[in-house]
Amino acid sequence: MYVVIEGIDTAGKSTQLELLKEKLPYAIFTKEPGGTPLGIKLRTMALNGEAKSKIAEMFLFMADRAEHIEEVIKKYKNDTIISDRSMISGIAYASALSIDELINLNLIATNNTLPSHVILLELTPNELKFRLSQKENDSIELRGIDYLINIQNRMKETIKRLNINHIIIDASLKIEEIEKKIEDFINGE
Ligand SMILES: Nc1ncnc2c1ncn2[C@@H]1O[C@H](COP(=O)(O)OP(=O)(O)O)[C@@H](O)[C@H]1O
Ligand SMILES: Cc1cn([C@H]2C[C@H](O)[C@@H](COP(=O)(O)OP(=O)(O)O)O2)c(=O)[nH]c1=O
Repeated sequence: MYVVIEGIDTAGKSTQLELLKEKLPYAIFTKEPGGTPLGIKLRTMALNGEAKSKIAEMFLFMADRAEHIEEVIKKYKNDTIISDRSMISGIAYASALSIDELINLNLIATNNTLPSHVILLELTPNELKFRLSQKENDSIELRGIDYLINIQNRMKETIKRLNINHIIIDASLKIEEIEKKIEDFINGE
């Protein structure tokens, strides 16, 4: 089972992952970017905003993804893998290209490996604004509310086009309510 938790910055992914770690101690927890030794270096480059070219930035994330698929997802394919982000973020954040072009590129990076379960935590613009105001923001988060809401729409569109098994959860629900929905989804209920 290859489960991914998706959502724009501050949607609540880390919060839910911490709860899942307690509940599923046998599962493999991983993330993009930065789930492998090479990925840790690529993550620093990508998040520091070192690339001037948007396309170069996209390829940094895509190199991270290719390594992650090979070194983590395929290696542990018989286990329960739970990943913080996936190609869905890759496609949604790389907004310089069309979703169709990005799907093709990402299927090369992932060797056609798709998640079996996608959990998308969805924020309203107001809740996003509040949560961003509560933290120190990195170079991507500094791009603002409209930018991130557009990315969230692209995430929903990408999930639709890839036709993957998914659940969209209102990220403003109580932490425990979200936790229960995720648990039921993973258990196939
Ligand atoms: N369901 C929720 N309701 C209210 N606040 C939440 C909820 N889930 C997470 N938060 C808060 O929102 C902020 C961002 O959450 P986090 O889990 O770090 O998001 P992400 O990993 O998606 O960036 C944190 O301050 C966290 O405590
Ligand atoms: C996977 C991926 C993430 N991103 C962005 C989304 C996030 O802003 C950032 C990854 O950060 P993340 O690890 O989710 O953030 P944090 O450490 O702040 O919780 O990179 C892309 O732009 N493209 C991608 O392909």
